[in-house]
Amino acid sequence: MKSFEVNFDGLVGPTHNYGGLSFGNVASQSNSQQASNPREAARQGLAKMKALMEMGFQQGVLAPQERPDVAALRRLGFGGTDAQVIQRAAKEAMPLLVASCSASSMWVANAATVSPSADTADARVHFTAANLNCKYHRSIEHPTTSRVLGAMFANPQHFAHHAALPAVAQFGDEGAANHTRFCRAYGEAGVEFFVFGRSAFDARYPAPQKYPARQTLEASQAVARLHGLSDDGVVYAQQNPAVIDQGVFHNDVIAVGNGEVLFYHEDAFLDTEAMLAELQAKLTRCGASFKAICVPRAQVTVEDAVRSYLFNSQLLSREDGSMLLIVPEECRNNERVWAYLSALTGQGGPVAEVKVFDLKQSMQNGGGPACLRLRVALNETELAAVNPGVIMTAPLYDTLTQWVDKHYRDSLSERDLADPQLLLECRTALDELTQILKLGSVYPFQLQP
Ligand SMILES: NCCC[C@H](NC(=O)CCC(=O)O)C(=O)O
Repeated sequence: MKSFEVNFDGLVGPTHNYGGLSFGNVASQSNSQQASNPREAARQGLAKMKALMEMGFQQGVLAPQERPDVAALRRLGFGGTDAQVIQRAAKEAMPLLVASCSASSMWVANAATVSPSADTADARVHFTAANLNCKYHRSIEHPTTSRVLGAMFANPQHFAHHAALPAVAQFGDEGAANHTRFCRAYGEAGVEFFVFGRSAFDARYPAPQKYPARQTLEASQAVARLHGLSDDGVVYAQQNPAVIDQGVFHNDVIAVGNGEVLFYHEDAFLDTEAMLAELQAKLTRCGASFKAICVPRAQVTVEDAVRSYLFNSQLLSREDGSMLLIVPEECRNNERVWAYLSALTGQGGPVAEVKVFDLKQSMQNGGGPACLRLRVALNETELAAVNPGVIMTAPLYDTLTQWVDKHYRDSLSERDLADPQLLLECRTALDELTQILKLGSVYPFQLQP
């Protein structure tokens, strides 16, 4: 049976803004307080989806969330009408209003961890929504994420959904951004590679000193258990704490993998040799080979990687077996990174071509091409069971572009977030979106009696 990797991209929400909310994420911190352009952000994301679709890749779309999250503000004690909740929060606790307005659900690589049916004990595709417990503004995403994923992958014969892990730092889980799957073909059993930043219960593992390690070993292990993965089908690796302290807040800022290839920076991991040997051995057992492409620090520094998002790229398999790397514009603007990439494609290795996309609006909050997509490997039967409303087509692209142009503002700064009109705009837009994508009722405002 044919199998595919389907990239579901997060559609940027109408409240996209630069809140400076993510300590440890250099771009988020340094662009704080700048005015954003939600319309342009959404259009940049849609342009990438359309381009991939036109190149023949399977492409889907994942809906944004209701923001400001008035229900979250009510849980923090702000009362009255929706408008009063927002105005009180703006007056008494602006950082909480900003957090409740974040469009951070666009980075769907953090929405969930997904294991394809070829790897799981019950031969279903498993999803665990990420608790994103390290940052308040992201910790409020998972209930809606679960409803949206449930509406996209509804058939219980093929899809199993797990609730987010317990909402404590010891089980901090950031989803697919710290998870990579290697395989010979998407429909065959592969090896799932979980990268963690620290251990919550075992003091022998080192931890970063300056910035938080968002993913714990224990969270990754829990996800592997929930998904019914075999020991032979899993490899755990620790991120180098020194790179977390340089702004590598997720592993997908310093490594990307696909098929039989791992593309990574020399400083990305601890115990790299042992980890590579384990991946090699386990992949051999599945009948796959393994190729590691190490980018030496002498050519590209960790700082270059963090600034350019070289590794936050999409490594895609083409029909002819070669691979395409989708990188953000920032890679072309960095001399060392661009020189490396130019040489890489000329070497006759697996990466045959590099394509550049302008994703500046998302990049300024630390989200590159890889952050914007959730990969789901599906066979033909499973793909046919996905809600067809979320599969990208030329008409859907046109409809979504018109929808964005109709509902989104082209400038948003902090004081705009206090405008209760923004909530109404957002709800009107999302109500229409759930009809376009055929999701049913998934947002808090649609669920209220
Ligand atoms: N995978 C990329 C995630 C980027 C995301 N940025 C943010 O939430 C920034 C939001 C702000 O600062 O407005 C994060 O750090 O989790």
